[in-house]
Amino acid sequence: MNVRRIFDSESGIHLTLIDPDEQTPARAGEIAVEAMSGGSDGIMVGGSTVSGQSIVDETVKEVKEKVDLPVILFPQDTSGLTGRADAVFFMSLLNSREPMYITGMQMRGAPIIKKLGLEPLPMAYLVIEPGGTVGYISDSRPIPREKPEIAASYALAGEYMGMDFIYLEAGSGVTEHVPLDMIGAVAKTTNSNIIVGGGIRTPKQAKKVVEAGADIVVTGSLVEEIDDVEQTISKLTDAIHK
Ligand SMILES: CC(C)=CCC/C(C)=C/CC/C(C)=C/CC/C(C)=C/COP(=O)(O)OP(=O)(O)O
Ligand SMILES: O=P(O)(O)OC[C@@H](O)CO
Ligand SMILES: [Mg+2]
Repeated sequence: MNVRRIFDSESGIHLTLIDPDEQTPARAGEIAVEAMSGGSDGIMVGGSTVSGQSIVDETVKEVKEKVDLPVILFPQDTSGLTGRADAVFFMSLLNSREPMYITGMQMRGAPIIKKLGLEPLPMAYLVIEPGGTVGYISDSRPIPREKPEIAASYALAGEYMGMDFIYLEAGSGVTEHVPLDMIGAVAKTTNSNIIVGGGIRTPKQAKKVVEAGADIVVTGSLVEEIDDVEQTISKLTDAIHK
């Protein structure tokens, strides 16, 4: 499976983020099945505070057994890696103050990723205000919401460094997603694929985020909070699929 090719050829993509710490691997498998029926294009697995490699491994195993969607790891460190997935967001958190999140984890993770045979998807990860748990944990300096030009400059820097994906992250579960004018400024500036996540919960929000210029929309918390995953994801993907 060549994950990058799928993303390059489509727009209005939806990814469902599963946090391995939030449910059992069996439930994660069920969520993946419903997300696929609801039209989600892929499953991301990761969390900013994952409690060990085995839970990641078991979660991905369960998901891969149940669905035929690309599974992309979203690792907080090397314990978020397992060869059972298809690909990994090989990310550098460009606005972190902690070198470990800019190049350190990448140095440690690269040989493991090679050995596991995972497809690396080079990504600039940018934390936008408020930034949530991930902003705190990664010691980021979240980009001010009213400064779209700073996000655009970081995105272009990421593109020039060879990153095919730019992830604008407001933080998991926040009340306000990344501002639309910031997404627009980034879209105007970079040719890389733009991923937007954090605080997106309604079809209307997802649609506006895509109209503003996002190529890929991520929702995570949503599936942790509801029972009718299929119906909820289905409304969301209907709103963004072209
Ligand atoms: C390349 C390798 C091996 C690692 C990259 C390491 C980096 C740069 C990590 C960035 C910072 C970080 C802690 C990312 C974790 C992934 C993430 C943001 C998950 C979001 O998880 P949620 O589960 O939605 O959030 P909560 O933890 O708040 O529930
Ligand atoms: O949990 P939500 O708010 O959907 O955020 C998803 C993702 O951007 C978090 O890394
Ligand atoms: Mg979580």
